[in-house]
Amino acid sequence: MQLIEHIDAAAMADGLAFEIGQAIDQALLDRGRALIALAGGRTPMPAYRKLAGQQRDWSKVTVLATDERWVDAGHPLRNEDEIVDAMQAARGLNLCRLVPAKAEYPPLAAWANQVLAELSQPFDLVLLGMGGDAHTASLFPAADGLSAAMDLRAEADAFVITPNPLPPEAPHARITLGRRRLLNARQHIIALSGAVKRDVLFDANSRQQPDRQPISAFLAPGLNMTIHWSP
Ligand SMILES: O=C1O[C@H](COP(=O)(O)O)[C@@H](O)[C@H](O)[C@H]1O
Repeated sequence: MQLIEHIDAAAMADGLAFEIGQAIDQALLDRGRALIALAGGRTPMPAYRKLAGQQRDWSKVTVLATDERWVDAGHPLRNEDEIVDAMQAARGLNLCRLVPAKAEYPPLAAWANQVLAELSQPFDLVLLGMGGDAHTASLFPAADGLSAAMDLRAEADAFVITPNPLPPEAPHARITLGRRRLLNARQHIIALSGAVKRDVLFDANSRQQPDRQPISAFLAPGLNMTIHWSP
């Protein structure tokens, strides 16, 4: 695990875009296609905008969100729409959605599992974010559905998660990739900002209690992992 401390958010966006771009280009060279899973939320969006400005054949690249809120397409809290919006310049980029355009209740993971079954290869890169409560993707501590999603023997790739309590900034059920599927990648990045989140990350790393601090499931030794941080 390597921690890169950037001087500010703009430098982190540059560093992240560079590392994501390298992973994509290596995959295109080795396999002719690239499959990447990207965090939603605010932190990585400037990096996605920079990434989209890089020249490559984007039609050979498929992206999906690590997790999605159970809201209709076009809703301002939809991670996939934010990613697509940030990556507009990447003409031809393929996006696979985890939630149908009309997100009718109750939330179901069947759609996402079908999508993921058709993308059975390991990810070339998984980029994770982290919340101040140590959630990553939508693996929220104490959430309904967390233990199934964290179970490495689970057959499903995607799970319904209902954070408990619902975060006020995004009070919705979620679909998240499970721990097993998120770990199945050639390379991992965690992107986070702020002193508080850095302390949470260090704490999670030392305690290693994935049920209480789900990010720690991705801090185990042996992963090809880079952590990008900015103040
Ligand atoms: O809810 C979510 O939060 C995390 C962190 O987001 P940020 O806004 O604090 O950067 C994000 O990684 C995840 O994809 C998202 O659904």
